[in-house]
Amino acid sequence: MLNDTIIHAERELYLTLLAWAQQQPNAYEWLKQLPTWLNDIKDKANYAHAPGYQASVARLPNLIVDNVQLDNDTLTINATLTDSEYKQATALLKQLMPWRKGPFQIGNDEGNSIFIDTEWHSDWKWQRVAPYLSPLKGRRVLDVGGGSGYHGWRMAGAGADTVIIIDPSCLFYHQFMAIRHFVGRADADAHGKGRYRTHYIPVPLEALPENSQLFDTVFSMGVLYHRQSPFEHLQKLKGQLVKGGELVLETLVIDGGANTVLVPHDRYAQMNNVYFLPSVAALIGWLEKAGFSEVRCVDVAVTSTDEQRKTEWMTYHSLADFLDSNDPTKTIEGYPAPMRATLIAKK
Ligand SMILES: Nc1ncnc2c1ncn2[C@@H]1O[C@H](C[S@+](CC[C@H]([NH3+])C(=O)[O-])CC(=O)[O-])[C@@H](O)[C@H]1O
Repeated sequence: MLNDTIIHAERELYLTLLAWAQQQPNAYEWLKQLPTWLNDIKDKANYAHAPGYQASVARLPNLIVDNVQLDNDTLTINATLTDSEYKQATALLKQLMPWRKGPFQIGNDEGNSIFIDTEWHSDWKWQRVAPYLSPLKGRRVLDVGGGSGYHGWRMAGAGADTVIIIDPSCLFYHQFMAIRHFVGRADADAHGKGRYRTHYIPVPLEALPENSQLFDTVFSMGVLYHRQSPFEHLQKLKGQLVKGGELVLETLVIDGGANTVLVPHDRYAQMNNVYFLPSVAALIGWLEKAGFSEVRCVDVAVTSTDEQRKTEWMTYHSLADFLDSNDPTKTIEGYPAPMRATLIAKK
C-alpha cells in the first residue's frame, strides 16, 4: 500500500543528506547507500511483517493537530479526535504492538485521547541523561539503537538541528513512522527553516560508513551490552563524531573495580543476546582505550519494576518476571539485577 508518511519521510531524509553532501564529501557515502538502506526493509522475504506494518501506518487518520509537544515527558500530539478517528487510530496503533519505548499521547485532555503507555518509562532515562548533555541546540545528532524514536523526538524537542535515528528493527521503524504521521509539519516548523529535523534509517550501526564524522553528538543507549565486540562498537561510534564531538553511552553495568566484567554464560534477565557488563571503572577504561577523552560517569541507576513493566501496549513478560521472586536484587539466573550507567566522553 502506497504510504504517504513513509514516502515523505524518505524524501526529507534524501534532501537533508543531499544538503550535507554539498558541504561534506563524507555525507555522500550515506547518500549513495540510502536507497539500499531504505529498500531492504521493504523486502518481504526478509521482513515478513513489513507490508502489514506499512498498511497500518498508511491507514492512520489525518488529524487536525493543534500543536505538538516534543519537550514533554509524555510526547504529546494535541489534536481533536472524533469517535471514529479515535477508534481507528487506536486499533491501527495496537497492530504495531509491542510498544516498548515511550510514552506518547495522541489527543487532548478534554476529548478523545490515546495514551500509549509503553513498557518503558523512557522519559525517566531522558531525565537522568538530559541535564548533563552539551546543549543540543543547533547540533547534528545520531541516536544509535533509538527504538521507537521516543528519545530522538526528545532530542529534536531540545533544539537539535537534525536528529538521525538508526535501529535495525522493522517494527520500531514503523512505530516511528506512525508517530511521525501525527507530528507532521510541527517537526519542520519548530526549526524555523522549513526542513524536517527528525529522521530514521532502519539499519544497525555496523552498516554505516566507518569514518563519517558527521555528528556533534552521538548517543548509544541500551545497545553496547548486546554487542559481541564492544570495542568495535565504540570505534564505530567514534567514527561518526566530528572532532571534539560528544558521545553519550548508556549501558548495563555491575558493581566492581577496573577489571570487573560480567559475561553471562547463557541468558541475562531472560535475554539471550547479552555479552559484556563491565563495572563503571572498567567502562571508563574501555572508553579511554578506544581513544575518547574527558570520560565521566554522570548517572548510575538500578532499573525498577516501575520503570520497565507490562502494560496494555506491551502485554508480554517484563522486568518483574525476569527477577528472582525471592530476591529482586538478582535476575532469575542469579546475576545482579539490571543497573545502568550513563557515561559522557569527548572525541
Ligand atoms: N547493532 C545495532 N545497531 C543499532 N541498534 C541496534 C543494534 N542492535 C540492536 N539495536 C537496537 O538497540 C535497541 C536496544 S533497546 C534501547 C532503546 C533506546 N535507545 C533506549 O535507551 O531506551 C534496549 C533496552 O531495552 O534498553 C533496540 O531497539 C534494538 O533494535
